[in-house]
Amino acid sequence: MADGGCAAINTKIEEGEGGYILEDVPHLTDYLPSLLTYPNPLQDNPAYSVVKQYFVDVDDTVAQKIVVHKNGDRGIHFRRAGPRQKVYFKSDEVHACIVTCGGLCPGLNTVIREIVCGLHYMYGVSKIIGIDVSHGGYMGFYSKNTVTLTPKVVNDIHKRGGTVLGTSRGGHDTSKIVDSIQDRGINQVYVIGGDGTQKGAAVIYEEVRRRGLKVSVAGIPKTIDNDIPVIDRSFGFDTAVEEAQRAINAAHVEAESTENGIGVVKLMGRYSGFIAMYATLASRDVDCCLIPESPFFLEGKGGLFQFIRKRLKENGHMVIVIAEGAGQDLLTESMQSMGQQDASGNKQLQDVGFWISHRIKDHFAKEHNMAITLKYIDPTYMIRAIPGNASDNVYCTLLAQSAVHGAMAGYTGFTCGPVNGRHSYIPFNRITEKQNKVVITDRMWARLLSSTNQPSFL
Ligand SMILES: Nc1ncnc2c1ncn2[C@@H]1O[C@H](COP(=O)(O)OP(=O)(O)OP(=O)(O)O)[C@@H](O)[C@H]1O
Ligand SMILES: O=P(O)(O)OC[C@H]1O[C@](O)(CO)[C@@H](O)[C@@H]1O
Ligand SMILES: [Mg+2]
Repeated sequence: MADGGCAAINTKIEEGEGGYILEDVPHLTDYLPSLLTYPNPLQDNPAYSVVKQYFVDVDDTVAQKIVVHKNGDRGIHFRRAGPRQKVYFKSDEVHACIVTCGGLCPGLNTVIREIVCGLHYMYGVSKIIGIDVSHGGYMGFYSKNTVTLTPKVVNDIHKRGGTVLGTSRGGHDTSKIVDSIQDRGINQVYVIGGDGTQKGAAVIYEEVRRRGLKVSVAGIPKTIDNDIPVIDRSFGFDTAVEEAQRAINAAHVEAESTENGIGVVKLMGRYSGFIAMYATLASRDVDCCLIPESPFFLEGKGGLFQFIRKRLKENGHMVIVIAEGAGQDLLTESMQSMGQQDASGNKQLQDVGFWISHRIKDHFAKEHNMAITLKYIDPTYMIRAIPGNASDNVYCTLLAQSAVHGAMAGYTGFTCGPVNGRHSYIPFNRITEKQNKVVITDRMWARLLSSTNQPSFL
């Protein structure tokens, strides 16, 4: 598993005027100092010849803090993503592989497609393989088959949900994976996955460096949960929030069509409640949004049951959106806690949607002066097993091209992603050090509370 060692190898700090700090990413020449460089083939590419300043300046960096004070420190910056004047791989030298890990996410196939097309059309690379379909994910590295990826093969995969390469959880065996990379002569590894996957990519990078291999390891952050820090948001999140509207709308129609109707919708979000929060804000038909970051309770003064009674009296119906990771502490009190984990070590959740629906029905069944009608909708996998929407598809294209430009320029040990809208290369340790969570003392959560008028349960 990734450990402090990752941070040690990964840390390249440069300081400048006014409290400027560059958290740089590793480069192949950090441990292979005499690598040759080649002119970037993009300079002869007609599509890009029109662009005046196409190559990113080597000193371009992106500020993590954009709300600043006149005399305040400039703070942390990351290396800006994009094509460099010089590359460290000749086109026919590149042997790239792509692997997808963890849960499905809208736009996964778009990232695959755009890595293949970017390598092929921008850099003239023709040797690209996908890590094994039958054993997707990290396990695929040490199974036998791989799939050859060409622009023709991937042409329309962005219109399909899921991943054409398959995915998996668990099975990360660093030395077996790097053996496979070495044996196959792979020298660029594109790892598409969430927080767990990026931890896996970090230890692969460390082992590659330890062996002194000329292999660029590039991470592309992926998860519908948006639980990855530093980047503005994870791809697929926008599509998931948009798709969740259908379930919330159905719950609202069911609820408003009967007296004391309650619609309950459970959305994904194992540790972070971003999908539930943004879907609630987008819908405006939700009366209560429950997320893992904001504890709540059912009984007594200020509890959920009291709020439901009040809302039904005022409005005759209501909608509750609950993230699947919310209320798990309450379940473990009342149900046999499974306490199990999935193959990657993520906690296995109990079905909080079913539990809370049962508890609400049970509570009001005993209250003879208020009969309710509750409909429970669980769209869980429907919001992620779909293609990316237009916005996510464009975002996936930029992510994929950032990764390709970075690897070709010899950067390694990085996750690419937008920081304040500018694509950057972020050291693995900054991505893996914590999970992005909803901050319930932030103004965005206050906006939610004021839109639902739910109790803060604090
Ligand atoms: N600390 C770690 N070190 C090495 N490999 C890891 C680590 N954590 C997770 N992995 C591997 O990364 C892969 C994906 O991890 P996981 O199943 O947690 O999904 P994820 O990447 O977090 O994506 P999502 O959150 O969208 O499901 C798995 O194969 C898992 O074994
Ligand atoms: O794909 P699995 O193993 O069913 O896990 C589902 C989990 O994956 C995610 O979709 C992404 O981490 C979570 O929102 C959800 O809890
Ligand atoms: Mg994860």
